[in-house]
Amino acid sequence: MGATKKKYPVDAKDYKLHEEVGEGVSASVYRALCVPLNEIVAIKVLDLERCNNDLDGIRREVQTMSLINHPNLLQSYCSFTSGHKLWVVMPYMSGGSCLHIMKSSFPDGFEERVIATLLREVLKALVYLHAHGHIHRDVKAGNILVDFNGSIKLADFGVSACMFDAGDRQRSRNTFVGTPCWYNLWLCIIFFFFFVIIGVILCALKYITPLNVYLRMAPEVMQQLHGYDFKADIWSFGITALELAHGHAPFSKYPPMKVLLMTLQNAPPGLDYERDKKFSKSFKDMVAACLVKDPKKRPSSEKLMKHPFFKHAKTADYLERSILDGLSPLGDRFRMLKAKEADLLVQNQELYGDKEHLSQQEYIRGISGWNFNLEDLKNQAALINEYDEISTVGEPKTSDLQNGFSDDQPDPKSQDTADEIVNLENSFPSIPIQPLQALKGCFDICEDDIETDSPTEQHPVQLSPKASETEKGEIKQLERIKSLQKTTISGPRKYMSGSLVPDNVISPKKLLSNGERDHHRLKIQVDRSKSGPLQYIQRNNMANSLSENVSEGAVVQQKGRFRVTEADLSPKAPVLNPSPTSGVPATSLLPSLQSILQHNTVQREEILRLIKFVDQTPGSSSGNGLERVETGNSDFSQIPPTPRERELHSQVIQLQQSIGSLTEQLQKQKMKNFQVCCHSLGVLGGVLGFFCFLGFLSARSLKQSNCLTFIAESVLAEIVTQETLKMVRVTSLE
Ligand SMILES: Nc1ncnc2c1ncn2[C@@H]1O[C@H](COP(=O)(O)OP(=O)(O)OP(=O)(O)O)[C@@H](O)[C@H]1O
Repeated sequence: MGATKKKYPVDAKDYKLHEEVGEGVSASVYRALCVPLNEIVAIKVLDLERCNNDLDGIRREVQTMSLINHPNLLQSYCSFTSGHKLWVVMPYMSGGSCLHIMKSSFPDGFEERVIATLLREVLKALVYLHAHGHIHRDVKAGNILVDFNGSIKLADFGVSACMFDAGDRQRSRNTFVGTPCWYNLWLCIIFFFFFVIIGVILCALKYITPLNVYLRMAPEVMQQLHGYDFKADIWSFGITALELAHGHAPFSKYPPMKVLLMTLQNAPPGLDYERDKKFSKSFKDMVAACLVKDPKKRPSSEKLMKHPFFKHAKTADYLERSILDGLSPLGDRFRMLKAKEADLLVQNQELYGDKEHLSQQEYIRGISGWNFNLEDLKNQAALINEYDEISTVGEPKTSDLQNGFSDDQPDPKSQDTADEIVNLENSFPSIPIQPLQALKGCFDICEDDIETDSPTEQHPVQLSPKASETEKGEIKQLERIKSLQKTTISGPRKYMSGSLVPDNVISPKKLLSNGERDHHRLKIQVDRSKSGPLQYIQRNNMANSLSENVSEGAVVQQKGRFRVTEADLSPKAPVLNPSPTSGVPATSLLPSLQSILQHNTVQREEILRLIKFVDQTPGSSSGNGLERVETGNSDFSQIPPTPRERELHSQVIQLQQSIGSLTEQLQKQKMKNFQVCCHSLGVLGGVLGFFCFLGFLSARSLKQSNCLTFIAESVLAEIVTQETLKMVRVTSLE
């Protein structure tokens, strides 16, 4: 009492913040020294920017908090703002919260007598609050603070709701601050009579049906709201009892929305007769009495106080001895717990992602979500589906479990892709690449070449009757490779980047003349300075030009924009020097060369399409190395456009047309605006002129009237003068 009469300064400069001793959703609590009073206090620093409520609302709540006067309620000494932070100065409770004590020393909860002692003190606070028309709405172990001497205070009164409550809960909460029941009653009576009068009038007018609905609903809804909110604290009280008994709130490992659903659907949680054998029957009964879903059936705080369970309660000394003994300073404990929680969070996030993080946060927040505000629950339940989808990521669905699947499984599409990758990986070792490796000495064979599929079925390798058994075997092997690759490798990949051509590779280019060789070398050097795809385009193109050079023949087929020559289809080898430069017989190279030539055909088509595309891109006309490729290959102007190109072209034309018409419209509109402007200016000018004329007239008339007055006055003066003279003359004659 004496402490509350002290004048606590309301300036941040008068307080020296020490270590952090607690953390809430949007507030941090510090141990601090009140310098002028030389007293240790606790300061709760609220970030108002993270708060839904307005500053006045919070201030009002904090003021209410400062007016409360009960030994079991944490009073605030004073509060003030510092920047965008609100500082609430309170007594320092060196034992910290029950949640902190449990986490550091009693992870499995307290023993029954401790719980009874703690809960009795909390219930005393609730009785006081309810009797004064207040509800706490945040009863939880984290808000039961213990002082050095074992005295208990219920904290976070009033302010907590603003930190994570919004909408209906906040509104309904505000309704009950002060003496809400009386306001509600009067409002109810006024509305009742208002509707009765309207009803009577409408009854007379035979409009009775719709109004009856409203007349029945309104009092019922009000009654329910009123009955509900007071009992919410009793529910939370029951949950806190379970929290203190087990070390954690029921369902604390689930995400908040799941808890809400479980609360609505499942039977209320309670002390298990089997698992919680160590607890007395009276404790179990007390918890069961609090955790009744129907708020009307829950006892009031006053009635609950008479429950036999609280007969087990002991004194503050008992608490000091049993739970505070050997505890390290609050700041150290808090730091350790925070570090532990952060570790746990990281671990959980690694394991389960954000879902567990949410659960953890909810657990840190405690059981403030435990209430039965129907509107609140309805609103939250409306979000459940959406939330559930997010929150159950990583958790197997029941149905999925039944089917042997979990949520983690990707959809069939991605599964296919995954299978493809697995198949691909598995297929690699099984591909005998020796034949192609054997070709490395003669050709630029990169990994992509190996991976590329070729139209084997369309152009089967024709074997000369003279081919030896080894050759046949090699060809068969090669075909096997191709068929394997076809089943495992998807299309686009094969057109991506390729490897660089090593200088020392003996390639067909080496079989060309010196001049040509130099030219090709130059090309290769240019190629190396470019990125993968382009390089590959050029490289393949080079190969194609080579094949064209060496196997130019009559066009037998026009495939889109590119021709298939006899040489492409011919089983004959390109003009090759059969000299054993590579040490491999030329006949064995033949089928391989054939297949390379064929897959180049497919690639060439793709390359030409890409070149065309690049060519159409603005700013890519010259100097990019593609010109050479283009000119070296074919005349693109003669290539008929693809349907897509035609479609794009027509779209461009349409767009150009619409731009033209829009420009025209804009011009017209501008013209119109100009005309309207002129018109309105004209009208305005006319009106102004008219008024000027009027003014002029009035001024003139004024002037005229002035003149007339002047004249009249002069005439009058003249007359008066004349008359006076006459009179003077008459008088002098007499
Ligand atoms: N006066 C105090 N003395 C010592 N510790 C305190 C005091 N007030 C609060 N704490 C500690 O700080 C923690 C957070 O405080 P508080 O509950 O008021 O913040 P909050 O933002 O409202 O948190 P929440 O909304 O999660 O309840 C408490 O759990 C408690 O451990």
